Amino acid sequence: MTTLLLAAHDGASLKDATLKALTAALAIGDDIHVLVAGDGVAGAAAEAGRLKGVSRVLTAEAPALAHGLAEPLAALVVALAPAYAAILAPSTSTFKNALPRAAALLDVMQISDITAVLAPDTFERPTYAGNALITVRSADPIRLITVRTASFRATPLEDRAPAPVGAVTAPTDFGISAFVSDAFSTADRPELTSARVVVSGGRALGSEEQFKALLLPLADRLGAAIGASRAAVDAGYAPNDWQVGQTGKAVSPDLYVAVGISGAIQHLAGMKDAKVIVAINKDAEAPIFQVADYGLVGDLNEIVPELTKALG
Ligand SMILES: Cc1cc2nc3c(=O)[nH]c(=O)nc-3n(C[C@H](O)[C@H](O)[C@H](O)COP(=O)(O)OP(=O)(O)OC[C@H]3O[C@@H](n4cnc5c(N)ncnc54)[C@H](O)[C@@H]3O)c2cc1C
Repeated sequence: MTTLLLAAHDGASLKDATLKALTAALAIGDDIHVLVAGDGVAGAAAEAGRLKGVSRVLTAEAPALAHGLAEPLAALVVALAPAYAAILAPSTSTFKNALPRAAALLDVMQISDITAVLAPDTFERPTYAGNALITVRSADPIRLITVRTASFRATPLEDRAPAPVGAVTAPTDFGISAFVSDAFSTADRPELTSARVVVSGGRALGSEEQFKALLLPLADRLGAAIGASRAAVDAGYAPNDWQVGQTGKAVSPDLYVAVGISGAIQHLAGMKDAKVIVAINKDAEAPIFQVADYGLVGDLNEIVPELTKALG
């Protein structure tokens, strides 16, 4: 039976998260419809038609869908659900908000944050803050799934005749939630969740000034995004949207440099899938060294400037 993939997009084009969730959808079945919901989605819908395995693109356009409000998006998913055995979406904040509501309305279970597809009805997902993996088999008639995109490679757009695009009826505005405003942080740096290199700082940086003074030059040399532990964020050394971990962002860069971070399981939950992990910590027993490929035991106030200098 056909799978429905919910697209993350900015109206003009698809987000990388969609191409990664597609890889999970293809592991379930090779007949895929894509739903592009929003207000002004022609560009993203045209791209969706060139995704591998996609036989149909559905567009739903309405002002109520413009900002991913959970109530109209969930209602849309519920209306479309009977035609599908599985509905997948990347684990973005929008879909993590909308899909469990749709699951509740359909009286099926929500399967969150899958990291592997073992069979069309069987999935692997992390639990206990990423400290264990569980295998979930669903007997529900419709499976609602969010995909941890850090665990899947992107399936690129194909150079092919695009799949047909057709509009579906958008839900009415329920009037129970309304978009007020959003604010984007602007930075010259790569975006944290898709960066190839991430330099992260912990509580040991000691102050916002020191965090910036030590980590920004190192990140500049490496072309890296900057991350932080929750302790560093809570202490005000780094902004909230830099937090990596269970209650922050999940990252899987080629290189992750952890500076003055102890390696609590809640932090590891967000970065242990990095290909190469470098840890700088003065405590040789710090748990971060259990996942590190390279460990530097010493004072970060000496090591980081030396490393930055050596990188020229
Ligand atoms: C429900 C829940 C959710 C959570 N979610 C997250 C999350 O998403 N992300 C997250 O990061 N945490 C999260 N936490 C918090 C987590 O448990 C840890 O408290 C936090 O990660 C610790 O941050 P840290 O490693 O920066 O600080 P610390 O644990 O205090 O570690 C500081 C490290 O710096 C080292 N150090 C000190 N001075 C120096 C120096 N001069 N040079 C080199 N090394 C030095 C120390 O040896 C130590 O290992 C969560 C906790 C809970 C309960």
